[in-house]
Amino acid sequence: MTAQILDGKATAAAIKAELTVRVEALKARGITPGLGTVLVGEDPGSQKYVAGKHRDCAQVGIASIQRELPATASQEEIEAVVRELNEDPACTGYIVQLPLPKGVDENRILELMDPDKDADGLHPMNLGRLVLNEPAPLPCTPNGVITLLRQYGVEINGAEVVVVGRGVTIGRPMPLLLTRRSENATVTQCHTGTRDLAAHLKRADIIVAAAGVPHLIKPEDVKPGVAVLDVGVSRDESGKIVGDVHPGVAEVASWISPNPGGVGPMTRAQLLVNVVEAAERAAGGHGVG
Ligand SMILES: Nc1nc(=O)c2c([nH]1)NC[C@@H]1CN(c3ccc(C(=O)N[C@@H](CCC(=O)O)C(=O)O)cc3)C=[N+]21
Repeated sequence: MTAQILDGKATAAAIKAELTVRVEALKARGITPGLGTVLVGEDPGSQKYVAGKHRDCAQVGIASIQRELPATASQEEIEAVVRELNEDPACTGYIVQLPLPKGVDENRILELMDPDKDADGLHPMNLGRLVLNEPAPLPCTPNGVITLLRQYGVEINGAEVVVVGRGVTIGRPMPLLLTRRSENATVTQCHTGTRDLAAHLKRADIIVAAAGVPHLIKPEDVKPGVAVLDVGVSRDESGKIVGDVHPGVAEVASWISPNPGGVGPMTRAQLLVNVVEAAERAAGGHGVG
């Protein structure tokens, strides 16, 4: 028996179809949501992701505002673009593509963003709101993981979840989402300092693998029936994506997210959700808030 595929591509397409309707409703009220992206440098991976985000925007009717800076851009030059987007009424939400070049203070850039325009949910104010259980734009990848599990009816309530990784975009916020009362999971966070990763993995009902270590999660480490979400993005010599999950895990697990085609498209869909919700909030509420 092989695991059921958690199809992020199909789920993202359904979310985008629903957003298209909401964007039309906003436009009927004279508001066009606009997503800004700030891309610094020429990393081909980052260029590809940002291009994908703008393609998604075009599909659902969201306007695109693209700002590109050379890898040599100074802290001040990047901050000037952030200030400009904060002021631009056409930009209802934006992201600064991470990572920024070495030498740039990433946290200072994030703090400078208008939290009401934070489409990534990574502004310290919004991460703080998440800790305090206040409404806020949610970090896109963790929220995409939750949405994908819900779509396929994977039981989160009471589940033992192991999150592998402690990065700012996934590992750190993921347990905060999973332990909300609406999710009610019990979470163990593993990282490079974890003494016996396999022992933790073996107990998990759900594994969120966001370490960035190719094929870290092996078939013999997981419990039969587990749901495994592969968030890791490494690349082989030919540029092909290699996830954190060994392909053999699909023979033991009950659910598995493919990579590509799993969490990546969900991340992009949740970004659009944040943009539309911010525009709806700015428009004076539309059942969201
Ligand atoms: N401020 C910021 N926000 C981010 O959300 C952000 C970021 N910085 N920096 C980099 C990571 C990475 N990321 C991905 C988004 C979509 C796919 C995606 O759609 N991947 C496709 C395949 C793409 C391919 O084939 O290369 C898939 O999984 O099917 C992947 C990776 C967002 N990130």
